[in-house]
Amino acid sequence: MQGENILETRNLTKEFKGFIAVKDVNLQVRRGSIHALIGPNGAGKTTVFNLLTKFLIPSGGQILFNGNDITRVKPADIARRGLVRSFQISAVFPHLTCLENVRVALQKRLRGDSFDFWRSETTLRALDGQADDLLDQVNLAAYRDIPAVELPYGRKRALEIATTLALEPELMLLDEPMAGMGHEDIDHTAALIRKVSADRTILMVEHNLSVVSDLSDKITVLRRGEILAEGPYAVVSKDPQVMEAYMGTGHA
Ligand SMILES: Nc1ncnc2c1ncn2[C@@H]1O[C@H](COP(=O)(O)OP(=O)(O)OP(=O)(O)O)[C@@H](O)[C@H]1O
Repeated sequence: MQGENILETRNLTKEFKGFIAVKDVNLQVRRGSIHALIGPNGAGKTTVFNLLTKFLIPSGGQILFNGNDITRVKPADIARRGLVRSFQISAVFPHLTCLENVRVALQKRLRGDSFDFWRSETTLRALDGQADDLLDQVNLAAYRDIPAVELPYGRKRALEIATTLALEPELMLLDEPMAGMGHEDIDHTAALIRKVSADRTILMVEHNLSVVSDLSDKITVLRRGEILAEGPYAVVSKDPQVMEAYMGTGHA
């Protein structure tokens, strides 16, 4: 039976040479929700993401995904289990077209971690239908044959989301999806995140609090590596400790 929480951390801790960047973090991410991880600069958000995806080895604590302890699972196995992090723009190959980028991601899912560029044209063509569906989902059908490098900024982010969706994530980790975007791109990307959240769980680190308030079912606020507050936006935004943590950060 699948539990209510798709992801849990228990006393997750990361120490860098005596400096504790993440301390006893107990996260509970509810299946099907949009969950935001926020906090002032240096709060430990990126470190938590790096721990969840095994970029970093925890100094202590446990990570449970779908009830299974994945604390010692190798990074390459994490995506196969359904936990996929959407990287920032660099994950997209600039000189491949949108279709080719999504096709590479589909190949990655089918063939494991080894990118295998030397498949026959026939094998690759067989993935075109699926790739087109994914491009359609993120409203990139019209950009299908355009190299990624030529896409406007917001569309690149949509392509990145399509390549993540190709891996069929059950839990999608989004790393500052609105970083560097103007208003219009933010609106489109927020709508896209809401759309793709329909049949999966999303955990995102995001500095734009208006987006966070708009999209999130639950928010966890980190400060100096520890959970300061948790709950829906209406609750955490009124928390005096949260207000204090954000004072003077420009994100208030
Ligand atoms: N590899 C490392 N070695 C030493 N200290 C590190 C390392 N990675 C992160 N830290 C420290 O851990 C703390 C948390 O950093 P982290 O990047 O996780 O914060 P963040 O909440 O993501 O911040 P931001 O919003 O600025 O991205 C910071 O003080 C940072 O300097």
